[in-house]
Amino acid sequence: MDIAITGLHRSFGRVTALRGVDLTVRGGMFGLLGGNGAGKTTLMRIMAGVIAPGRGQVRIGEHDMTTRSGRRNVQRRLGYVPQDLGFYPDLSPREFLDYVALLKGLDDATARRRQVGELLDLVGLADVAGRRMKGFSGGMRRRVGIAQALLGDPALLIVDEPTAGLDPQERIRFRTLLAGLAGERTVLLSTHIVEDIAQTCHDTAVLAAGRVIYTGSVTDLTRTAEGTTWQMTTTGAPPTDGVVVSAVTREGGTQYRVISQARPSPDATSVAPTLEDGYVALMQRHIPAPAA
Ligand SMILES: Nc1ncnc2c1ncn2[C@@H]1O[C@H](COP(=O)(O)OP(=O)(O)OP(=O)(O)O)[C@@H](O)[C@H]1O
Repeated sequence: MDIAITGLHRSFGRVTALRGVDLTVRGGMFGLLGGNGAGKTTLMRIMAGVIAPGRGQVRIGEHDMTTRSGRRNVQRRLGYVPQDLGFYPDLSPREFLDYVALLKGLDDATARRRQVGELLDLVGLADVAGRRMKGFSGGMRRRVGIAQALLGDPALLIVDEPTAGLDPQERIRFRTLLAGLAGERTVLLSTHIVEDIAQTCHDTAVLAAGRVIYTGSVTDLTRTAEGTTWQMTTTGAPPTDGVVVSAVTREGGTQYRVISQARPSPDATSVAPTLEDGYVALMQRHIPAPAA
């Protein structure tokens, strides 16, 4: 399901969340990156049909999201995993999924049971399918969230900050699960965690202050920091030019990784950038550093 957005604005009272967003998404797994308050959740909620767009055009497949009927049609065809999915702690995942399936109009009890069973297997919750969700970990809850979103086999899956708060192993398992779902459907993943995008997405967009400041391949975003990523070790003061991405203290001093247009010190060496470096370089270009 392709997504085409042009000139999208959205405000909440005096707060402008989106200021003229243009974005095209075509199949596969697509990452949406941005800092706190950049507008990711607002954009995702508009795409999921939860809130209406303000000004601009939003088309999902053949549906026009500026109309109520367009939003309703898309809601039936997509799976949405919001940041905070409300749970019923006294229900088991099987009961919860059965309930959501009923809400989604899966009336045939046999087909519903079969689909719920298959999804519990897919997300790795079959062993705890009958246990109350009250004691579930963050990762288990998110698996339930994905399973409920996949009921009805949607062509578009929208997932908002799925790995926030998960431990590293669970995060890796979870993003691998998401990547596996992107075969025939479009999976839109919003996150602050650059590494999750680096490991799962071919294409990405970066939002800052309600605007898309980058859209294209992950590789090209990484290249944004080519020639401006430096490494240096010093026992003295930290580098003052550019942005320090990492600082690791060792026996011979502290090793800094720095994004800077100019070589931050005579003994700094130029190194190959990662996606995180590319993201920092992009942000540096668009959002000027605060005055010292
Ligand atoms: N319902 C709302 N009422 C008022 N302001 C809102 C509402 N929803 C979002 N905003 C504001 O719009 C801006 C964008 O918020 P949004 O939640 O879309 O950003 P985000 O990129 O998802 O941030 P985060 O990563 O912190 O979740 C923020 O300034 C936020 O306070």
